[in-house]
Amino acid sequence: MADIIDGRAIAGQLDEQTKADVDALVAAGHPAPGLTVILVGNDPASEVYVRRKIEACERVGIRSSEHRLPDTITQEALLTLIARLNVDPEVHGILCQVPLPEHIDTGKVLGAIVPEKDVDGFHPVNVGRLSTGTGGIVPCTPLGIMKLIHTVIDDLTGKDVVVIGKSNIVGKPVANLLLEEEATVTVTHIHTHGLPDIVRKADIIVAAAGAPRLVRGFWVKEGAVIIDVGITRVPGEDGKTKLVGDVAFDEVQHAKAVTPVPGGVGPMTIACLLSNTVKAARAAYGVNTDVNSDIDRDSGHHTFTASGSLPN
Ligand SMILES: Nc1nc2c(c(=O)[nH]1)N[C@@H](CN(C=O)c1ccc(C(=O)N[C@@H](CCC(=O)O)C(=O)O)cc1)CN2
Repeated sequence: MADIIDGRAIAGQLDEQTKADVDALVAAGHPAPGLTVILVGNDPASEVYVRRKIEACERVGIRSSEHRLPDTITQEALLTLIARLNVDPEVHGILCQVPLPEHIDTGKVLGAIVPEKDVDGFHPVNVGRLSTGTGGIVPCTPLGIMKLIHTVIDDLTGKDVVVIGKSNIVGKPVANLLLEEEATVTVTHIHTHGLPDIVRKADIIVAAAGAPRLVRGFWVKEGAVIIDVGITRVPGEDGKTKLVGDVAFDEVQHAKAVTPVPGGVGPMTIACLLSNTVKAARAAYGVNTDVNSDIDRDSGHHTFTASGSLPN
């Protein structure tokens, strides 16, 4: 029987650490870290995620504020709001929930958040720093995935990892994090030829294609570790909807360990957002900011270099 990697429990432990970090900042006389969430439109899933983020902030003592904007908002108005938040000293983290409505240029909006407050790690500066191993803020889902993998495997050197999905939010950044830890990474996607044969070689599978039950049991090598990032809502037998991952969970009992959906990667995304916010606040306060440091592997967080220059 495969072990279940309990994302809720691991996220809970991370939240305890984050709460302790917040308490320490406050005890040292600093205001509690502040996170601002921007939600445009009424996408039901986004509403759920934003609500969970705000509730999670309350649990750990992070101050949060919300900007709920109609889907008719202009891009210019959104950029004006972000420009104001960028210079607000009470705001340490800004996140804009995606997807955004079609008339808005998502890249332009995410790129308008100053990198130091970009707690989602989506700004091109943070993306570039991650891909060059030179610091910055790491996107929440990939950071959570790394923490989940490390509950099962300590040293990733030489491990064969197959990532399914090449999104900017998950596939590409997680591939970079894995490479930083000397894993051998193959990035694939739903158009990759011979996907089952490629996946069958993997010691670790990160399934992030957004395709329900794509990864079947016969794709999985005995003893592999499976991280299922997919969350798709499908009709259930009882007439209600249910959440399904990218992995046929019932067929992979020969794996070493697998994350469930729900209760695997999802809760880690929110826990990592909180820890990224505290780290952004610590950097703003000048607390324990390790200038020119490389990846802090325990946290997966990269710090900014003082000069902003990139090493060779
Ligand atoms: N600005 C951002 N937008 C989006 C991100 C992101 O990291 N930043 N990621 C996703 C959505 N997301 C966070 O925003 C997210 C997805 C899933 C979960 C989660 O806890 N899922 C639960 C199930 C939830 C349910 O019942 O529907 C689970 O897997 O157990 C949290 C956050 C896209 N947008």
